[in-house]
Amino acid sequence: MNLTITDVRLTPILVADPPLLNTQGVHQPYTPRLIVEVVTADGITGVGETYGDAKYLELARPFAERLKGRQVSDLNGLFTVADRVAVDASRVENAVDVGGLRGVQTADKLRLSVVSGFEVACLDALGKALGLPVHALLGGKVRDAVEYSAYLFYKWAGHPEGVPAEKDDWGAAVDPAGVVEQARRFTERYGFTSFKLKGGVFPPDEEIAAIKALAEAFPGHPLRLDPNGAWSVETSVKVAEELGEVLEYLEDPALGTPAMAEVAERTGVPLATNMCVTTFAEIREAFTRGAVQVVLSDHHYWGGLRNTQQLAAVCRTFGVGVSMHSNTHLGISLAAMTHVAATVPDLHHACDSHYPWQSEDVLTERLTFEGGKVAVSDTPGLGVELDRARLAALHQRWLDDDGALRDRDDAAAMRIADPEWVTPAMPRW
Ligand SMILES: O=C([O-])C(=O)C[C@H](O)[C@@H](O)C(=O)[O-]
Ligand SMILES: [Mg+2]
Repeated sequence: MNLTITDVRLTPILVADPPLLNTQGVHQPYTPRLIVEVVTADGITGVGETYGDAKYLELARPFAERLKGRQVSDLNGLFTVADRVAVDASRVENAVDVGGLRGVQTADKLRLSVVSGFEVACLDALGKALGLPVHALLGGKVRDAVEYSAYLFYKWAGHPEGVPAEKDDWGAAVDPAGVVEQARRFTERYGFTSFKLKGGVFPPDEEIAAIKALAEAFPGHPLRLDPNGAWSVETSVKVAEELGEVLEYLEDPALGTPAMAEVAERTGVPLATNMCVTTFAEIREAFTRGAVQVVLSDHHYWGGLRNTQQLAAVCRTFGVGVSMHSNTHLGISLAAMTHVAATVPDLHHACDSHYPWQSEDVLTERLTFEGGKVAVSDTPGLGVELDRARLAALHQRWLDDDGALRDRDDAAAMRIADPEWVTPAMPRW
């Protein structure tokens, strides 16, 4: 068996995305992703997926060049290779990721976001070569299916008039009734039993009303609300008082560890985060101050599946829960998330996934949710197969774009509907 990497292919693509609202603005009609392929001397191809914006592409290219001749089994070596790839200082000047939706932006976090796509591709290739599923390479699954939650968004029925976009059949959701209707569709289509609402879009009272409407429509089901840090401590405390009884947890109500610690102390409502703890360096302060009770890992920016397992171990040590965050992603990443989640013993919360919002994929067969769960594949590697024609078509869309969509910009998308829109100063309420 020859595990030497002889070729690496990087394919940036644009995938359709519905008009989902968040505190920064609205999703653009197409969003970038990067598909990574590593090919071994034996002709085995492994696939991975990560963010596709320019700042990731410009690291992925020199990184890929350095992989040829290395072994797909040398996963630790990926981090050494990444350390040698220079990050342009201007990329980390603003110090926040995606307008602030994913916490700090550091050179290391950028590197890790690239490493993760390659790590998954190497694990896929290694698993195929050895005849083992990725979860076996990670130590073995402790469950046969991984539970996901319905990721509810306020949304418009369609992207603004005249903007080239794919249509979706979810309809609008801009009030409590619309949110409950969307939740019903999620349960009908996928069987989800827990619900997360992306908040920070409307004044808190409207979002409180939406959660109360969900609690009434789905009594006893786990509910979460995530305004991406859009509230002050006082507002967060007020929302926690109103919703404490029905929430499984409140996600990133306020920005930063000190504010989160104060909300946690004053309310006792469990707080989850994918914003104030997004790197290992942020763990110590957040955990010792009791600022978060659940860390939402994201293998893309934590540096891959094995780093996610390490994060889970640190969380376990501190008695902090762990679950998973999600941004727009395709089936390769859902498969990767499912493999690693299957190996984490104390996963007590359903994971987030944007996948139901993605009508397009690069796989021959989409992954499916049964009863809100994705079955853990025992097929060698990730258990997915690339559809080359789809990949080429979505890459062509990326090639045809004039650059406007190659970097995610939710505020720019909002300005098309509302020319006066500026990224809101935080806290917004
Ligand atoms: O849980 C979260 O904070 C997210 O998923 C952040 C994302 O960027 C989400 O807000 C989105 O895609 O609009
Ligand atoms: Mg969040």
